[in-house]
Amino acid sequence: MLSWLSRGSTAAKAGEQTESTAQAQGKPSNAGNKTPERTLASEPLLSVRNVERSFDVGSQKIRVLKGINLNLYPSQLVMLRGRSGSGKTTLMNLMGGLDTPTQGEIFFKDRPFHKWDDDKRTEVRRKDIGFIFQAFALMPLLSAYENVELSLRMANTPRSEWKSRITSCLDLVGLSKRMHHRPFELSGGEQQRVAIAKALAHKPSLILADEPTAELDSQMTAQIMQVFKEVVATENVSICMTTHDPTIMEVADHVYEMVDGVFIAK
Ligand SMILES: Nc1ncnc2c1ncn2[C@@H]1O[C@H](COP(=O)(O)OP(=O)(O)OP(=O)(O)O)[C@@H](O)[C@H]1O
Repeated sequence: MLSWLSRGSTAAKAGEQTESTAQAQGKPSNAGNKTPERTLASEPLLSVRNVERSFDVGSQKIRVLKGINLNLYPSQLVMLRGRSGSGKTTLMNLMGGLDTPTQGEIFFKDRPFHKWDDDKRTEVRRKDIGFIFQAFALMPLLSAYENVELSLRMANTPRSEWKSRITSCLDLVGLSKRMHHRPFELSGGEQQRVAIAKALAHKPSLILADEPTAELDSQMTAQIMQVFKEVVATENVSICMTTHDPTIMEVADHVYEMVDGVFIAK
């Protein structure tokens, strides 16, 4: 398991990095890493720079994020770990363009989310980001197949591509035999696998998963983490997930430990 301080890092230019600065930025290391095909020169998919987020509550200002720096690279599985209230969901909302920072910059594929209005961010979200939630968020009356189809409709994927894409996504998560089941006919782990297929179907570059294993027992959690590993290895997508669970950390390429709105070294 790797976990380290990334505070104060800024996105350095490709090709100008040492191994240690790369590590400090959450960049895949070539030394003993799990994906040796990655190079140190790859550009970040998502770059969070000196980000702060405060909320006004009554007459008070609550500082939730206090200077976050994070680089997420293509085909990485990254975890945000921290106690309840430390700011993980607030950060994920910013990374997914659901919210904007009070200060700092967020670039997704070089697009400045911190400057863009909600319409522009929504457009990017629909096409290039997938979301997975703790409580699965499936439509209860639709089958697994139809739930996955929904995300292709939302992304305006041509109808002619639907069938093969839905089938291959459900196959990837091990549910080809359950594709006509509705959520209530599936276990919690199976429902979450449908949610993964749904998040993946429109071929996003980034999947954000907020506590995707929180409702699952240890066996189902292990299955989900195995699916995440496969997805990252085969689908050209990065996954950033939040978790409280210390038992799944070794699966991650990088773990950020968050305490009270900052990343700390562990
Ligand atoms: N819209 C908001 N208005 C005011 N305070 C907020 C808002 N959103 C989040 N907060 C506060 O920010 C802090 C961090 O919340 P956040 O949900 O990001 O934590 P978390 O680490 O994801 O927690 P958990 O693990 O319980 O989901 C909390 O104290 C929360 O009350």
